[in-house]
Amino acid sequence: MAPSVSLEVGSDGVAIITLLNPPVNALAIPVLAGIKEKHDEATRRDDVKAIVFTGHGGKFSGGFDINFLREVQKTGDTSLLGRVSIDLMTYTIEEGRKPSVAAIDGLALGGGLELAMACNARISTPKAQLGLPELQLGIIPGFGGTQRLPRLVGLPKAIEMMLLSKPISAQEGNELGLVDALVPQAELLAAARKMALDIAEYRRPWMFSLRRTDKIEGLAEAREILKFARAQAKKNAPNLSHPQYCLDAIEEGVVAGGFAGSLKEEKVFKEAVFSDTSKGLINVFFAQRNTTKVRGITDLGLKPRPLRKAAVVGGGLMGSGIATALILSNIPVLLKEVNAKFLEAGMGRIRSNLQSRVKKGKMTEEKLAKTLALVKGVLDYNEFKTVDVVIEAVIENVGLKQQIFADLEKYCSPTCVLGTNTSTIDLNLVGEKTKSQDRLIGAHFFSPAHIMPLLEIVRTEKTSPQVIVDLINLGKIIKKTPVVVGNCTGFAVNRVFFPYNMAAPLLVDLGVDLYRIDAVVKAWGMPMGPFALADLVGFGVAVAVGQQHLNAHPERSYRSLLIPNLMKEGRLGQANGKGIYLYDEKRRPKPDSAVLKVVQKTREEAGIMPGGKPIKISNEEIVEMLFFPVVNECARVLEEGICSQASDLDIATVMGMGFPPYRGGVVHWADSVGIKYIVSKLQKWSEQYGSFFAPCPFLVERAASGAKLSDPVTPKQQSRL
Ligand SMILES: C[C@H](O)CC(=O)SCCNC(=O)CCNC(=O)[C@H](O)C(C)(C)COP(=O)(O)OP(=O)(O)OC[C@H]1O[C@@H](n2cnc3c(N)ncnc32)[C@H](O)[C@@H]1OP(=O)(O)O
Repeated sequence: MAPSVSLEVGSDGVAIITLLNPPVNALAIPVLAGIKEKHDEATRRDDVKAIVFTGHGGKFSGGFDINFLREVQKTGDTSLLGRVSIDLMTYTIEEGRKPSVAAIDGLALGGGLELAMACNARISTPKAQLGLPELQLGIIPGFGGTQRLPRLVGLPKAIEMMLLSKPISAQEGNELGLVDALVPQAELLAAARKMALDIAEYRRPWMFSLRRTDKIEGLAEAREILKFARAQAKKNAPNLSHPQYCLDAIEEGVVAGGFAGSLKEEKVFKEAVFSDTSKGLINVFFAQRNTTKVRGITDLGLKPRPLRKAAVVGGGLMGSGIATALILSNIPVLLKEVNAKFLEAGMGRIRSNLQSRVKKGKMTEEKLAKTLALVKGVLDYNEFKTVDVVIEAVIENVGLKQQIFADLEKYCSPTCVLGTNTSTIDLNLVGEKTKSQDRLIGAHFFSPAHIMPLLEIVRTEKTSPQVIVDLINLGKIIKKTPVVVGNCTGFAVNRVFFPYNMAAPLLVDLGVDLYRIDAVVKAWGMPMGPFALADLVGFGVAVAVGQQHLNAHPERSYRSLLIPNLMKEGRLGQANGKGIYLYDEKRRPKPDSAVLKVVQKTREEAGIMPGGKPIKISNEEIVEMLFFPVVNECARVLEEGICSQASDLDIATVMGMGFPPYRGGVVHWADSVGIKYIVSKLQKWSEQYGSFFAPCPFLVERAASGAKLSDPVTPKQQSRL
């Protein structure tokens, strides 16, 4: 359906202007042009007294068209953005000769809410969501939102809504004065018509949000509020400038008035659109929505089969987390354990997962009881015939897993999806003792499974498209982002993460301080450094996972003795309070001089410092030496078809390894840094420090041809699948 705007004039003299651009009535350029054209027509016509704006299909508008923003970013041409805020929102609509009312159902986000705020009144259904989430895209509101929202709800609430990109309910909007009235959906248009006529005929005040001052705090108080907000934004997002720019625009409006503020906003908005931050965040926005579009799978017209009941085998940390995620989405679960003691422990973990939600005010005790009642503990497979999907989450033992899947094949229905949460073992090995390999699929959750947003779905050559579609659907139901990947050691996330975990101790062996590495990486935007992460994961797991990669790819692995040497000293990570850091009872980390002695010994054993002296390296180069090997592995993953689209790797790295979303994911970031540059650095380091850094032929080829890493891989270029 092509984007359009319609005008319908009733016998009461009210013109209804309807936005139509499914699925969210985004304000694409033709829609904005249509609004202007229809508004002009309504203004001209003598039979129109007042105007009502509404959206087609139960949604007002999801805001400015983000597809268009991305196109504009590619051209670099600011003029494409026009002067919507001043010309359309202010001069045409707010200051128009005929009053306008926004009739809001469903979403009014970003430019959608800004259009509503430019109207002279707003009326909404109770289910509407109102928000200015532009900052999540690395931009600031650009259609007057930084000026009108504070004038309608006061500075503190407006700043909170913008900085957190968090929408509010219609109910709250009504209490705050953002919405003038709430009415049931069936009465929305009739009530909006009446409100518009009341304004036109002076039975109701004709309000101009941009001119209001009654809700804005006095100058001194406003400055204090803004100062506090600036400090909070700096603390929460030290690498981001756009929250500060948003506050600049708000401040200008407070000091110099709404119109001056709008001019400042327009300037800042246009600059922000072209920032790397916005390019990265918009890439993540689309990449996240693309993960469920899998070529050759989701385009076959298959419908997901009903998911009425699930089973989880193993009630350990992962199994109980997976069961928690399922029951939180109202899916009944059978939790299977081998004995009563383990079962009780598993059920206890699920309860405590739910209790922590109660403590945070996210769940009532009553809801906890209802949710917990959805899980039933069992010690055998007798009831498994009733489930639509099983997820096995026992320890990483091939024999045990093979036995479990052989049993599942006997007890489950022949259509049941057989999922395994293995993070390392080849799926073909797991399914070796079953005949149902078309139903076998990896459902790799990240710990804690009920919180982490990613679900890595691993398919083999034999997994049927229907089973993949079913698991994508399960991911959506439990509100995870599903990424479909191929079968290999480490799948996609752990596979591209392993060079990072090997590069960090390699740098230490070259003489770089390990606490410095952590600090540099954290300042660059990772949630924590590689060594703090090793402490969190635990040294036992870190060594076991590292070994898998060493076995699979010895030619490009670096075998560091740092962690084994620390283990010899009785250090295990956070688990025993002694890892690379020392931890107090509140788990606060402190560097430890005893670790430096182990580092010294490890360096001597490694003997790779050039001329026996520590290398001199800038912070920038530390980041490059850690992440360029990741880019290299991403290239292999793409060439092999483990990920069928580069954007999946961006999501996998952002959601699975904590790569900063405002850098857009590893592949997007690599393209912004430049593949040629990355290859030249990898070549230099491989000559200096060995084959760990050697760029793969696919990456070298892309650099030579001037292609981007994110460009599609042709079947000819693909070496597998
Ligand atoms: C000048 C202005 O100040 C600038 C702006 O207005 S910038 C835009 C501000 N608005 C936003 O940030 C809202 C972004 N959208 C969202 O948060 C969510 O999509 C939503 C809450 C609207 C709907 O969520 P949900 O129902 O889960 O559906 P979701 O899958 O996200 O979106 C449905 C489709 O609409 C598209 N879409 C959503 N908002 C869009 C927008 N503003 N522009 C273009 N497309 C949009 C999505 O890309 C998706 O497309 P697809 O089906 O082809 O993948």
